[in-house]
Amino acid sequence: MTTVIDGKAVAASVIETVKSATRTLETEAGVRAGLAVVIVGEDPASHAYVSAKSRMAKECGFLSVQHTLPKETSQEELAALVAELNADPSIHGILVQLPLPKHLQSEPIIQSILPEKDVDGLHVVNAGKVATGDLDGGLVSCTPAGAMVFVRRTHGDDLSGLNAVVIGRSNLFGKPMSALLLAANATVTTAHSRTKDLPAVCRNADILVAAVGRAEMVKADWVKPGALVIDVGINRVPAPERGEGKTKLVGDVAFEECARVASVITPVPGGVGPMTIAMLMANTIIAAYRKAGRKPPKF
Ligand SMILES: NC(=O)C1=CN([C@@H]2O[C@H](COP(=O)(O)OP(=O)(O)OC[C@H]3O[C@@H](n4cnc5c(N)ncnc54)[C@H](OP(=O)(O)O)[C@@H]3O)[C@@H](O)[C@H]2O)C=CC1
Ligand SMILES: Nc1nc(=O)c2c([nH]1)NC[C@@H]1CN(c3ccc(C(=O)N[C@@H](CCC(=O)O)C(=O)O)cc3)C=[N+]21
Repeated sequence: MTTVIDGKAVAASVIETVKSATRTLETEAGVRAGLAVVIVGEDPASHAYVSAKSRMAKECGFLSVQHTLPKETSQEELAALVAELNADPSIHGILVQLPLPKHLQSEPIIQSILPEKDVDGLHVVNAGKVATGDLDGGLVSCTPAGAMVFVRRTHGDDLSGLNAVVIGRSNLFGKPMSALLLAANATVTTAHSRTKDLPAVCRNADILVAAVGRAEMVKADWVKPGALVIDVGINRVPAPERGEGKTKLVGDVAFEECARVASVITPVPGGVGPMTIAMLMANTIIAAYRKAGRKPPKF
């Protein structure tokens, strides 16, 4: 029988840990964790994610601040807001939702966030810590951190002898995911658009992670029988069966057919997505504990 991972349930258990850590920090240190989410422009999908993040931050008991800037915001205005949030002692985590509108450069903005407030784990200091195997000193990118929770629940902490294939090499996901799997002793292949014979590479994977952004690209004959398949992709596609003009979310994995071959698989929606938001809350409470000079909880 194939196990379909319930990402919402796993995320809920992470959120429970965050909530209780938030209460402890407030009663014992008088500190309320604070998260600032910045969004520029009107992209509806980005607004949906951002409101979900802000809502969850409130539910965790955080001070939750959302900054919605018009799409014509200048680089200088955005940089000034980040500088203000860096200096604000009530804010422990800063997230700038990506992608930014085309006229803005995201890299200088991300690198201007204080590493200790970079709850997205995108600052070079945090990315560098993950790359050098210092997993407890910095902040780990939320989506790979969430995907690793599923990996640990399936295989434990030590992936010795297991082959892992990550499709995608973005700084937000693919690179840190590969680094985390490597740190856990897996033998890791990072595949991308220039990879030769991707299906054959994937068939070698005991752990297959897809983060491409192409609807249902991974087919059943790419999956090694018994593999753990983690689907990170979020693709909105037409769903005429639900009515005219309707859409639905699908991942990068052709779920039904791959579920017949895999032993454990994550669905979309309800898999990695809810974990991303939960790990953002986890990173925020970790940042707040460190700022207060306390040992943060483990996730
Ligand atoms: N569930 C969640 O919480 C999150 C979901 N996502 C989703 O994950 C997906 C990936 O996100 P992200 O990493 O930011 O995306 P990027 O677009 O930055 O990266 C996509 C990667 O896929 C590779 N790729 C593209 N086409 C192919 C192909 N035909 N064969 C093999 N590899 C290919 C690219 O290769 P190359 O480098 O050569 O161009 C690139 O490395 C998206 O659907 C995104 O929405 C992302 C973050 C969080
Ligand atoms: N700076 C930055 N950090 C990010 O982490 C970041 C980002 N920018 N830009 C966009 C991507 C995408 N992303 C998702 C988060 C949650 C869901 C999520 O909760 N998905 C639900 C479904 C939501 C729905 O129904 O629309 C699910 O998969 O079950 C999806 C995608 C974070 N990203």
